[in-house]
Amino acid sequence: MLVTPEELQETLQQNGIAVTKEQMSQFALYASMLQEWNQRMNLTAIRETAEIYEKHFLDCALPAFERKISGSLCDVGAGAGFPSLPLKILLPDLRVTIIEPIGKRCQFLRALTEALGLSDVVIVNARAEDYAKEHRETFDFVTARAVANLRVLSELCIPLVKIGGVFLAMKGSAGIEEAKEAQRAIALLGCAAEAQDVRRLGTDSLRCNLIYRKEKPTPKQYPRNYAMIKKKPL
Ligand SMILES: C[S@@+](CC[C@H](N)C(=O)[O-])C[C@H]1O[C@@H](n2cnc3c(N)ncnc32)[C@H](O)[C@@H]1O
Repeated sequence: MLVTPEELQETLQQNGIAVTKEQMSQFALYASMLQEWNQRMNLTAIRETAEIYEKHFLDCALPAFERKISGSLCDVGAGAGFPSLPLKILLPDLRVTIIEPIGKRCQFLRALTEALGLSDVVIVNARAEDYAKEHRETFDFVTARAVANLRVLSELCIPLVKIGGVFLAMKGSAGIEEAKEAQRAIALLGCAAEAQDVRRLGTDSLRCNLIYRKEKPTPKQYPRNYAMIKKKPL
């Protein structure tokens, strides 16, 4: 299944996401800029328009089918803006921060957000582990798609999530297995599994979005830090 702009609009509307003509024009401009810039730099292996609508735009919108996404969202390793910028087009009030270490991709993202007229989008040319040193527990949502194995990804993303916030890892068919392997590491980082949204996108690709919620740390989870806090003289 490849998706036309009309099919994208229809699927979004069937899933409770209203889309205006203006938002559809933003998607059209996004697709054409992606294709144009992709001739000069390596942004994506997905080049055909119908594939871009299916594997980038529709795929990135899927998390919003299942839950309300609002407040601040940090997209770790967004590349050409996925999943955060399709979400931002659909949810204009979302405050987006993109962390992307490749300078040329940041150049594209800056040109794209300006052309789309998107406000409240901050693009940071850095690695997530460096950015996290100064921005711990800052965001309501932290997302990542196709960046790293879940274990590594958890270490990059979870420090950025607010207590009570959500870590959303967008995975393919390997997601369920990765979730089992990373379960303990994720718990040690303070997150509890909340849901696994599994969907078939098109005929062959299985999408598995893993959702974790960051909990208030307990003395049991952080015994060493807790002991230090308790011993600190007043
Ligand atoms: C395969 S691309 C995926 C891009 C996009 N998320 C998508 O789904 O199309 C992986 C991206 O992660 C970025 N990346 C790799 N390591 C990173 C790190 N430590 N912190 C932030 N981004 C990272 C890369 O620069 C690259 O743009």
